Amino acid sequence: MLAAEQAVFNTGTDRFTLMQRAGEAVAEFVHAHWPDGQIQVLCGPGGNGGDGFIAAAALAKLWRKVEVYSVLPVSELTGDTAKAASAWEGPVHKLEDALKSQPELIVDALYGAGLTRPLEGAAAELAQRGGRVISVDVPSGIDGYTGKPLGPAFQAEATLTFAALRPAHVLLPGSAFSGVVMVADIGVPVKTALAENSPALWHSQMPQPGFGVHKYQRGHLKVVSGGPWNTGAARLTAKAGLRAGAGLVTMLSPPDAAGVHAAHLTAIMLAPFVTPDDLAAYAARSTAMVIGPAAGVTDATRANVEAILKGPARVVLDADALTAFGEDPEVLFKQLRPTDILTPHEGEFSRLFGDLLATSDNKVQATRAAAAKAGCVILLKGADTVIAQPDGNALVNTHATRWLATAGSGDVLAGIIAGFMAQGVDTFVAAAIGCWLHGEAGRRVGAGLIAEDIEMQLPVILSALHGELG
Ligand SMILES: NC(=O)C1=CN([C@@H]2O[C@H](COP(=O)(O)OP(=O)(O)OC[C@H]3O[C@@H](n4cnc5c(N)ncnc54)[C@H](OP(=O)(O)O)[C@@H]3O)[C@@H](O)[C@H]2O)[C@@H](O)CC1
Ligand SMILES: Nc1ncnc2c1ncn2[C@@H]1O[C@H](COP(=O)(O)OP(=O)(O)O)[C@@H](O)[C@H]1O
Ligand SMILES: [K+]
Repeated sequence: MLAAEQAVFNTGTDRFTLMQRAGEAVAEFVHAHWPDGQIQVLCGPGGNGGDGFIAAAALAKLWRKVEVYSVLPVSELTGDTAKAASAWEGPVHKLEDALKSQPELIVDALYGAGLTRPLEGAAAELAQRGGRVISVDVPSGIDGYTGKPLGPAFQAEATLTFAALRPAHVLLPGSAFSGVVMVADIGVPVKTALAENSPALWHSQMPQPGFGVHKYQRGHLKVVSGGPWNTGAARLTAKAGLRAGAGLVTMLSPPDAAGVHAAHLTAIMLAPFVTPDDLAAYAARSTAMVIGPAAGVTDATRANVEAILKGPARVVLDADALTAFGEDPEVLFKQLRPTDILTPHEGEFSRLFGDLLATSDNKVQATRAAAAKAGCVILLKGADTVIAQPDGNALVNTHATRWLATAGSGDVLAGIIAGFMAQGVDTFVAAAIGCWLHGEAGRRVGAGLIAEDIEMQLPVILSALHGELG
């Protein structure tokens, strides 16, 4: 972002011009979505406040009833903010006076990218007052880079930011404080690599089986099962992969677990494996594989992973397949390809990447660094899930529900992703599709959800996404 802004400044566009565009965009946004009511514009001492003064002036031109409250007296404002304040012709009240009335709408232009410490005094009280708040750039009180509140913070109904999303708009808890986020184009061309997951990003890349398609053209997914006492997780994965559209799914089972699977599986095929070489042979004839759900944290799992990674199939490594390399993650990283994916939760992530999450500025940076280190796609699960590629391309999925925090839910996610990979979808895209579908399914079920319910929701969601396909 900073580099992009510098590039614009290098073309001769000054910062005040960008501030004017930003402030005018705020006014347009507010007026279009909240066409009635009296507005309090709260202005800070820096660039965010400058946007606020410009917005106030533009709203007044639209005959809106506007009152302006400022952290600093106008005489103490400097630079572009002082210039912006001169665009506002009405009175400028002290910030604390804003507490004396409850307006119909509040424009929070106190602090944005420059927030360095917790809100105090009137700003902190205003943050806690409630009301309908539209925040400029970032809700004041939230660190735009980490998404964390530094102290009291405004709870916005909507946030208008400029040029590109900031981490705070997509990472929790910042995304929850931001409300609906809109990005205004102010002429800063950002080659953004951060996005919020939504069907608009990948709808056109969903596999569309042609009229005369046969099952072998829809990919063959193979899922590695744990032993006889640990078969359920792999079944959740396999069923989800089949629902996601893989043409065939085979459960690869140790012989002593085959009877348990046989009693449960119908559309899913069953085949035995004993040695890593057996798995390598299966991998040679499949388009995608999953290993990890209840596979066991053992040397055998390590050897099985290594055998599979030698073959052409793209691989989803989850759960025990990750933990099995906890003592020597570099061994795993050396064998991963950019088309493979690791799907850790935070515990598994720390087993492979140590304190990377704790020492990174935010979860997006941590996941990006992990992807670069491992050399493959990483999906870091949680209430906000981050998906990143080794080149830094990343997105955040908040389309989920707390009811997904239940045993086996991650196994289902691995299966959905693998189901799309089996159909030839790019790994990063498959992860984005899988994560969104998983979240949507969870939202549709809601309270009482168990992992088995997730795949049952997929036909109706997929049919809606495919629309006209009969
Ligand atoms: N860059 C661009 O091209 C564009 C940027 N734009 C806009 O500019 C915004 C960034 O502007 P900015 O950098 O001036 O920071 P901003 O958030 O206004 O705050 C800085 C001031 O606040 C102060 N301060 C900080 N925390 C505080 C606290 N808790 N309590 C009290 N004071 C506190 C801090 O003081 P200091 O910490 O230095 O003592 C400093 O005086 C950005 O979010 C966007 O809205 C648009 O115009 C489009 C083009
Ligand atoms: N509070 C939450 N809000 C939204 N999604 C959640 C929440 N907690 C967990 N999830 C999602 O549920 C899944 C849980 O996966 P995981 O922890 O691997 O479970 P399991 O190991 O039991 O399969 C992940 O996709 C995660 O993102
Ligand atoms: K703000």
